[in-house]
Amino acid sequence: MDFYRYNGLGNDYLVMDPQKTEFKVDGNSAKVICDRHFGEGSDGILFGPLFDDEGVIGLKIFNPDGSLAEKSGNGTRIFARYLVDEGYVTGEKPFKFNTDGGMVSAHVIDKKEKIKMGMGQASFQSTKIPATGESREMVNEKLMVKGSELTVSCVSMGNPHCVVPLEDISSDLAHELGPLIETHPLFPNRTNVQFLKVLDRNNIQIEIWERGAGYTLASGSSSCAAASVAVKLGLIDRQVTVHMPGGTLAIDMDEEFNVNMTGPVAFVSKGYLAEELRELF
Ligand SMILES: N[C@@H](CCC[C@H](N)C(=O)O)C(=O)O
Repeated sequence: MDFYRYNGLGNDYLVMDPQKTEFKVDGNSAKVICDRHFGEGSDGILFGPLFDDEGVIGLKIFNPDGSLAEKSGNGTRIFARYLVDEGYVTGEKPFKFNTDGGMVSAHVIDKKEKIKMGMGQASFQSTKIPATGESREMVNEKLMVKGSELTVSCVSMGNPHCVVPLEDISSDLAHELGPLIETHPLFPNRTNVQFLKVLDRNNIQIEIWERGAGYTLASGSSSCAAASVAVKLGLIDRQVTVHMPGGTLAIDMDEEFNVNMTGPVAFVSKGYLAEELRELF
């Protein structure tokens, strides 16, 4: 089998397992495969499990533009389910695997409805995100975009995020400002962008522009980032439901900003890539 298609709240990924496909996915093939019109189409590729010398499971995450993502919330939840579905782990007790953005833990409570991921610690440090300029916590910074001054807060969940709290948010706004913030010179590795509206102390709403993927219906690491920023700004409690166009995720965090994310995963299909698609990479 070349791929297994899953989604988390409409954020869809192809798991490509080196044990089951002859492909070694790279940036070039990821771009061709993820193309919605000329390829199989997806918001990214989860290439794994990759085993190190100690047998620790690793995962490489590719964006549809071919770039590597250090971490993904929906991607790691999906991968956790895949590991259970294909018998790599029983899922009876919590397990861990490695991403380029650090170790994550998975607790498969119900593989369709409720997978809880320990996503690691949120950091507001500019050097970790990374962002240019002196080393600092990136909270309530001014950012000029398209002639307007935005107030943003930035956070690393292993991957970079820039959160823009606003009274009103929309998918149009995400399409308009998202790409400009993603590629702003402040962010040498580009950034994911979240437009955040606080609904009450336990509910927030976000619109997402993902680095290397564009507008998506949901993002797990974005949910963790937006909730962390809202907590840091004192706007919400440490347990919150994040509302996105694709559905909701539950986020909670401790005093040190160690963040958990809980949500569903859906299995859609599995299949093979055509010989003539392979000829394109
Ligand atoms: N959809 C993901 C985020 C995927 C990675 C992101 N595009 C990046 O480049 O960091 C999620 O659910 O977190």
